[in-house]
Amino acid sequence: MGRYDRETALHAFDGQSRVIHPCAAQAKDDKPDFQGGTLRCHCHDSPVLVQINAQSQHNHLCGCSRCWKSDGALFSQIAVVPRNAVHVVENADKLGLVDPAAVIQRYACRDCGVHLVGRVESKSHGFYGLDFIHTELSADIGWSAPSFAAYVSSVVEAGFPPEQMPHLRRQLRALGLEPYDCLSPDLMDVISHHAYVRRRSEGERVSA
Ligand SMILES: N[C@@H](CCC(=O)N[C@@H](CSCO)C(=O)NCC(=O)O)C(=O)O
Repeated sequence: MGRYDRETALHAFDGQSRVIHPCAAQAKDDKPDFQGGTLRCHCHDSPVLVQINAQSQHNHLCGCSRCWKSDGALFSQIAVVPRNAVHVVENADKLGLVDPAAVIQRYACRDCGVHLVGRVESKSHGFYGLDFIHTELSADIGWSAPSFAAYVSSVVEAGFPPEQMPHLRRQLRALGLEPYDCLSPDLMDVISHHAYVRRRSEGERVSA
């Protein structure tokens, strides 16, 4: 996986998939019977290791400013797994909470800055029970491949030129990654249905 300077990549965007994400154009090697693997931060010495005992779900690229991105990439690559499938097995003491106010409680290695796990702690959120992970941190082969691109317009918040957005969206579609400016319709439906059930349970009279 190549490494490159993020600022240079932003300014020199030419639609190459490596700028979108280093893994975006790689072979899709999902294995139906894949049972998970180990995530490793970028530290050479004493890396944080996280064992994931499940296949990843809803793997996608994310353009938002909060998700961890590898150097030079416009997008992060992020997926969810059940929280009970996530076990920090080595150097847990190096993990720190990035933003205690965020819905997704992201834990990063204090030394290299890589995000290892993002946990949804709010029981009222549609994603409660799920942890966010970056499968690119694993050398294991068989994780589900990214299937869409989320928060695409958010890259403009990070300095991406708005006039290049049509080109960027074309490039994402060419990679088979439908671009959305929030999450995919399926995931937005999950969040919305959860909100409906919660509002009804709180006695609110809501109807479509
Ligand atoms: N424009 C904002 C968007 C931030 C945002 O809402 N990010 C999503 C990313 S989830 C993974 O795809 C989100 O749900 N965030 C919740 C949280 O971060 O706690 C920006 O770019 O910052």
